[in-house]
Amino acid sequence: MAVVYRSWKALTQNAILTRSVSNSLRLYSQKPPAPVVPLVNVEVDDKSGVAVVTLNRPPVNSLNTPLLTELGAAIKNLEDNKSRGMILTSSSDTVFSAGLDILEMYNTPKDQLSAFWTTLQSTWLSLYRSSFPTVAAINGHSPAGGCLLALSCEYRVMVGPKFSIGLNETQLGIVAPPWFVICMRDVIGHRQTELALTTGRLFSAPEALKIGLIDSMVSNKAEAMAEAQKFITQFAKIPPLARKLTKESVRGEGIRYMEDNMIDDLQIFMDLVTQPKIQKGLEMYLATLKKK
Ligand SMILES: CCCCCCCC/C=C\C=C\CC(=O)SCCNC(=O)CCNC(=O)[C@H](O)C(C)(C)COP(=O)(O)OP(=O)(O)OC[C@H]1O[C@@H](n2cnc3c(N)ncnc32)[C@H](O)[C@@H]1OP(=O)(O)O
Repeated sequence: MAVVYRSWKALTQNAILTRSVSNSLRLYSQKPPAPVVPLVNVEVDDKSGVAVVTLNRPPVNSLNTPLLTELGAAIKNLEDNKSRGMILTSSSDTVFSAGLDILEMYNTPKDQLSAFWTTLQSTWLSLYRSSFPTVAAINGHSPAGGCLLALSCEYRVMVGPKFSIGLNETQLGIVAPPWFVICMRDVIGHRQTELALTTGRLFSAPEALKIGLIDSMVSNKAEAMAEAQKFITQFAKIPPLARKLTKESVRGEGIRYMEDNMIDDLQIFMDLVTQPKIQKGLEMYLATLKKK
């Protein structure tokens, strides 16, 4: 028995030695690890105290769980530091955000699907009810979840005329949840929301301006940033607590909807998205995106 033990021990020690030598050799031959690039960049202007939060997930800033988690953390950080305001924009020249990452909803294990949706819910709520002023500087296309992010800000400046924005869910065979609808309705009104959502219409920037989906159209990102700063500056003289409580009052329906219905909303999402018919639809939509 002792012999067996000794030889087993020798064998394992030998294996450990071999492994550590080969690991070291592998380390020498490996490239240095790629730097971790944040999916969301936050830069706070020293003078104005305004934070520029830039979505940075090439190519199209599709919203997956890690990006939504980073965005939620960034908003919490600004909240904790009593931010003067936030401008939400994109590092891409052509896409603000392509909306929810369809790969997070297609063929996804249930626990991941659930984590994805709850992260979206909580990040959305923290953006929608943030105490500081928020502006979306929409410097590219902004369909579906991208439009939701923009709608959740207090003011929208969009680079035009060639980019589009809207809630196009029905075109994909999915349904915009009630809180998406509330956001849209509060910005463009009941009638326009019904027309826009039932058809899944994407609006060009001039069309969006006409129905009030965006507040202003500019011709480049620099102009968008300047106008966003200007919007936030007007709050310098408004007492922050009065501003925050007023915003919460105006946005009360959306806030209460989410607070009271988080679990039901998750259940409805899970039931809908896991249906074979919806999965097939998402698969076909992904294929058309890839074929372009
Ligand atoms: C009654 C209550 C019911 C409640 C039920 C709740 C159910 C709700 C469920 C879901 C809600 C979802 C909302 C969404 O946000 S769904 C996402 C919708 N998004 C879109 O339709 C936009 C799709 N993308 C585009 O139209 C274009 O990509 C565009 C943004 C215009 C940019 O165009 P372009 O610059 O030409 O880039 P490409 O199209 O070539 O795309 C580059 C690569 O990125 C991939 N891609 C694009 N969009 C997405 C996406 N949203 N998710 C994942 N991947 C995406 C694309 O396939 C290309 O990939 P590759 O390079 O590999 O070919």
